[in-house]
Amino acid sequence: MTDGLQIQGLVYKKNWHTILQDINLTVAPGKIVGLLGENGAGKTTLMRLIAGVAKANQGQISINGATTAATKKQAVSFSTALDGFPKSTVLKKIVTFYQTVYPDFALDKYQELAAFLKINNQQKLSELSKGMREKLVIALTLARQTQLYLLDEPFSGIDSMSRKGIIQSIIQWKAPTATMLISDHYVAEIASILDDVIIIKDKTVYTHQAADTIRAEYGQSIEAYYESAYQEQEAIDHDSN
Ligand SMILES: Nc1ncnc2c1ncn2[C@@H]1O[C@H](COP(=O)(O)OP(=O)(O)OP(=O)(O)O)[C@@H](O)[C@H]1O
Repeated sequence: MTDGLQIQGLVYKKNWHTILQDINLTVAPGKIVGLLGENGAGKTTLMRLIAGVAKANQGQISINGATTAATKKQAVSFSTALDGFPKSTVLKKIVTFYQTVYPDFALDKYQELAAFLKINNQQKLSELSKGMREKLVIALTLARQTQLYLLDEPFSGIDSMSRKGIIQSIIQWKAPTATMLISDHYVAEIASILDDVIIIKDKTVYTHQAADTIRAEYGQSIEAYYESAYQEQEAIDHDSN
């Protein structure tokens, strides 16, 4: 069995347009990985492909050796928009649904997360602010006991104080061997917890580096490294005009 996340030769097209091409990645077990890229780069699409929600036109994805849709579903916990639930659904009903659908859902872990995030399970979905809804998504996603967590822009509506607290606590909410991919535009804020950084640009993996390598070898913060990856292209475009 191959451990961690392995992606080989992944191609995804939508309506004849290539969204992602030639994606090759190997992420070792236990890593917290920042998936970075500008709007429309393809971060959500890549997560949907890894989770098996979207189907690739070409290529292979393996999560701890799981390659079929059914086995991958058990191996990955993907943050959800909760759009399938009626607005009037009380949160405790959603928790019950998760317990039923996912045998790996740990109620005690959910309750611990819900207490930390100040989630009131008696409330209805419609009563939640954007930030509270995101907190609920984080709690539901991390309460599953899986080998891979995919968090797609989990903090965009969460106030900065809560965000800092969640980011610093996230490491304790996953098993040491579990891998976590986080897409986020608050690069500076998540930088301190990242082991690896993946930048998606020009429809593919522009770079995959260890965070320590970026700091030591390139002498840059993660944020500066990320920005320079995009500014490089702007400089080339500017010169060729
Ligand atoms: N259903 C769809 N039909 C056609 N094109 C789509 C569809 N969904 C996404 N795309 C395109 O795929 C590309 C990647 O989108 P994606 O949502 O994965 O980007 P992203 O990096 O997550 O962006 P953001 O940071 O804005 O969330 C974009 O060009 C987008 O327009």
